[in-house]
Amino acid sequence: MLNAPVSHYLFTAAQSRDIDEQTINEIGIEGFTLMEIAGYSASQQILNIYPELSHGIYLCGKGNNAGDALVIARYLIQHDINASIVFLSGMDGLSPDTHKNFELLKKFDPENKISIYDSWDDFSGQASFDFIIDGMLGTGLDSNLRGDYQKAVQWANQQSVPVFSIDIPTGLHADLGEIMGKVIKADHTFTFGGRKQGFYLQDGPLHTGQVTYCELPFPNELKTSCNTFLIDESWVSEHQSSLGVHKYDTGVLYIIAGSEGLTGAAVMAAKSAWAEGLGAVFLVCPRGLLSVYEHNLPSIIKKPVGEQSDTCFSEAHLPDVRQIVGEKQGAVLLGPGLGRKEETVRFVIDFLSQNNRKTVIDADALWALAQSQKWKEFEEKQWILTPHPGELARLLEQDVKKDYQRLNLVRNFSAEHNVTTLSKGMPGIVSTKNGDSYLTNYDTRYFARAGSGDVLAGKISAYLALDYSPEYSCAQALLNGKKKLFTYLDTNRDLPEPTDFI
Ligand SMILES: NC(=O)C1=CN([C@@H]2O[C@H](COP(=O)(O)OP(=O)(O)OC[C@H]3O[C@@H](n4cnc5c(N)ncnc54)[C@H](O)[C@@H]3O)[C@@H](O)[C@H]2O)[C@H](O)CC1
Ligand SMILES: [K+]
Repeated sequence: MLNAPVSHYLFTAAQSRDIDEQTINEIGIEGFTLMEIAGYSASQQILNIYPELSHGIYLCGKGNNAGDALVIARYLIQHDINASIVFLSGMDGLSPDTHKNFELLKKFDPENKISIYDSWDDFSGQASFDFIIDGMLGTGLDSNLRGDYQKAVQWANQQSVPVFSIDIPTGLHADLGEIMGKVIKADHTFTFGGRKQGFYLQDGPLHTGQVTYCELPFPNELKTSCNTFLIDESWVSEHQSSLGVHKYDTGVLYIIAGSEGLTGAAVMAAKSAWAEGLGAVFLVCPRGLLSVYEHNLPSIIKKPVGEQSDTCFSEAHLPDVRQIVGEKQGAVLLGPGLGRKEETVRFVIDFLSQNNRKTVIDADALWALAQSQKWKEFEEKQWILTPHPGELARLLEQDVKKDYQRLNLVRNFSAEHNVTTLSKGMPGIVSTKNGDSYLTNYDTRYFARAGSGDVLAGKISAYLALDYSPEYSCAQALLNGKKKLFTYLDTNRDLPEPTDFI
């Protein structure tokens, strides 16, 4: 199981507002108190990251997002950091807590460290400042940015000082990650009570800068509606490979892969799985390809099926393949380089119709699934499907253009068909049978490339063979790929080869 800490829960705007409201109305912690904690914790983060600041521009709307910004200003002026406060919607309609904080702030300013502007026009690009606080809009954004908000965003994005967004970069849709007319490009986003899912979808990753989660006193019981989580290395701990007594105790994997012209895919997947320290990896292959594997895969046990003339899988191989896979407890990887011949498609579907093994279904096996609806009726499905964008579109029988749409479709698909799905893309999305989804914070489209996908499938199935849960197996394989990708990019300018991921 994967148990994300609350710091990695991803909320929609509606969920955030609900939790806010329930904490205020049912638990009895006042909104003013929440605002104080939010603003205080962001102010301390800012002082830590940039200890030398001297003058900030505070771009404020009229909602509670602006109130958070005013609390920050109050703490920072105590550190001799001046403030220019620009109210884009004027000072009259401020929300009650924001108004209260505005009054408080003025009392903290006997030395006139604060300048106040009651409209965008009133503020004429200040003399000198060294940071910008974006307190214009948070979860209250309800449409494309209006009027002066657009101008302020455009101006802020042209300044060469750090921009700190309060809760959400103004103009970013908290659920969809889409740009609402214009959006702040933040260097840091301090997000309160929970990360917002839009940070990791569509345009989100390019606009949040570094995201810092700031805790608010929301009871965890109020967060149980959350079903989207961020995968990262801070909490998905690397698996410990415990070497068993007998080699077959430490994970057995059967790989059913390869066809003439596509043996490389089988080789990559097998090497990748073997590198994770499994007890045994068996490569089931058409007999005509055996010599290729004898040459390339010395550590892997080959299990040829069929005749010397066979170079792809067909129904004729089913009895032998079933018998081989039935010999020892283990997982199955089905797909890399199988090819798309009709007899191979039939082989895949028939194999899956009577297969009770935990199985990763990748590449050409996904092609086979998309050719036939039969699999939807199969009862025993301990499957992980690993589609890249093209494969996903074929499985769903529709084009998927937006990340938010992809998140929902993959979530529903996985629940409806009782499978785990890893949808490659930016972000990678892992959805489980019970409707939970996990997003990566890095681009996994690289794994859609030939070769890299085979390596990823090898890793996922290796972890599955080591008896980890399907979602953990996917998350760990993705993080493993991320680590290797970033290590590689640290020292190289070009993109890594698939072998660099093994
Ligand atoms: N409620 C709490 O106790 C806490 C809230 N926190 C912070 O508050 C914001 C959410 O505040 P809210 O007042 O609901 O909304 P906003 O400040 O985002 O703004 C609403 C305000 O803006 C107008 N508006 C909406 N869309 C647009 C637009 N496209 N263009 C211009 N103006 C727009 C709308 O009419 C409203 O008047 C949350 O994000 C937190 O930052 C704290 O975290 C503490 C607890
Ligand atoms: K904001």
